[in-house]
Amino acid sequence: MKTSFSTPILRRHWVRCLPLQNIRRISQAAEEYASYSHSKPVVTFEDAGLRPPLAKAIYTAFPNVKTPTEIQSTLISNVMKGKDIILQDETGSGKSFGLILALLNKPRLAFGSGPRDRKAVTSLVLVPHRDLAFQMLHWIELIVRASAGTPPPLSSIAQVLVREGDRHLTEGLPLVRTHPPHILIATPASVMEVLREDPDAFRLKELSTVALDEVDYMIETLPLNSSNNRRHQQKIQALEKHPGPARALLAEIYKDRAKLNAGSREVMVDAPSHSPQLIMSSATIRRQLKHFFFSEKQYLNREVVKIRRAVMRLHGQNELMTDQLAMHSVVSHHVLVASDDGIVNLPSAVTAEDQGIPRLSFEEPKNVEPLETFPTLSDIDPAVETRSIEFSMTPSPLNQNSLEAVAAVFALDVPSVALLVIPSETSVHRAVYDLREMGVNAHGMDLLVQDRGRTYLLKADAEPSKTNPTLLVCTSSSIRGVDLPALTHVFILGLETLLAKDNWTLTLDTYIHLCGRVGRFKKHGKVITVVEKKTVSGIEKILSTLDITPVRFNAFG
Ligand SMILES: Nc1ncnc2c1ncn2[C@@H]1O[C@H](COP(=O)(O)OP(=O)(O)OP(=O)(O)O)[C@@H](O)[C@H]1O
Repeated sequence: MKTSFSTPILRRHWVRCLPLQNIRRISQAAEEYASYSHSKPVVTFEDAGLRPPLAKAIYTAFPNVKTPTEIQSTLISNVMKGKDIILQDETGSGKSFGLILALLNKPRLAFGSGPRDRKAVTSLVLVPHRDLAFQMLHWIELIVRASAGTPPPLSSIAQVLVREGDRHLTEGLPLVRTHPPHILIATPASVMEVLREDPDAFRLKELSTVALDEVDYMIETLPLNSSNNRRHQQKIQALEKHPGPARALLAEIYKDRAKLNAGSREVMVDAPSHSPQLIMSSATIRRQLKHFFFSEKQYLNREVVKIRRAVMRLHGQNELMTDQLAMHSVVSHHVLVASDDGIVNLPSAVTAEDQGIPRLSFEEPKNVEPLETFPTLSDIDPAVETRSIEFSMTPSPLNQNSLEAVAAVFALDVPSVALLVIPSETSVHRAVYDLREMGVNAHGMDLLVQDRGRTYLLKADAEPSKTNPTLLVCTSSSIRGVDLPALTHVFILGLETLLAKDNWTLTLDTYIHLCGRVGRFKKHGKVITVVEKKTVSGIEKILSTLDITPVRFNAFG
């Protein structure tokens, strides 16, 4: 039965070489710095170009989403035109959400005609880690469920391909192969692994769109201003030798396009055929990344559409400039120094009143849920008991003074959900165990992989129970891009490992993205960095570069 949600089907008769005009069409749009000047003001998603049934389902699924932002409407119209796009806006401004809506709106690809037609994956969305993949799937699930008529199965619209605990990646493969989804959300490593095992799992060349969300996190690039330095040269060689899965995947998908862009299109009559629309998105897209896409690899040319707003203009260590819009004014930054002597504020911190910051007030949670809707730790991970015994017998590698500072602020200040970010190489299980021993209701981010956890944490219109606030623990490598609507506080531990010595912009970008988990869509938030005495200068340098004045926590000296 045809439902009002089902995507229209674009039939493509597969030919090895499309005519040259089609090749041109792929990258034809004149370079367009989004001016947002629409002939008719965009007030609805329908005006922006979404099909009415899809727009209706969005309004039903997300009551807080009423109109598209300017960025989103520009994105949607350019996605529909098939243009390559660079999308850059501050964290929490709706880039990933807008991207998913635009891709849902694309016509579904099918090859051949009649009963023998074969559906194909229309869009491949590449994300840096599984939690972001599940978040996107959750958004799509809500929209599909809210669609009129009999909603199509979620798996026909979207599937996720990521590593998930002990489950072997190829377990999800038969479904991708026999019932390709409209949108496949995956990490680059998973795609590479799956295609190594089964090159026909899905056909990269048939994709209509490849979107890289948090692109700068997936593609490592080096600063451009130290190219003569010997160490830098060694790093370039190392990157060429071990390019990482995202680079390797792009090389596979876009090898023909790179040749095409490098040569003259006019003379390449036998030019290779199709290459998917390429979209990349992040709050922090540096010059070095653009250099990679344009000059080094020739994946993009000057015809790409750049959609940008409120972007940090950081061009390298010597020419740092900040754009005050890039760090949210609705976020206050706090630094606590934890040691055996106790917990104190950074000496340079000012009071909120001195800084002219209005007292941050967090809305009372609506729709308080019964506690039992929250999965318990052992529901999620049956190994928790065994690990607890092991942890109780071994000293913790984590700095207990810092954890105690987190526990104290959590108890004093957090209304419902806070996030604790620990360094990538640190055990989340251990941190959860230590915090629970301190009486904190701590959970690992594994919650997002569970249906119940997702429903609970990713709700846009309801906030989890205030009676038992939750501290989610994750590492800095698994939090990029994640949107937790009820989140009010971000704690950062282990800053010294974030201070990339010879890549200062990387340090700043990491801090910007961690802070960007709060202050989303103009909601208030606090970032509390807990440091040891030896790291005080590191956080001071980050804050002064970003033109941020730290604010005192009145409870501490
Ligand atoms: N048009 C809209 N109206 C209201 N809320 C919106 C709209 N678009 C997105 N949102 C909400 O804004 C939040 C942030 O969205 P999203 O994760 O897409 O931001 P982002 O720009 O990708 O952030 P990051 O750079 O951190 O990845 C989500 O909770 C989403 O529901």
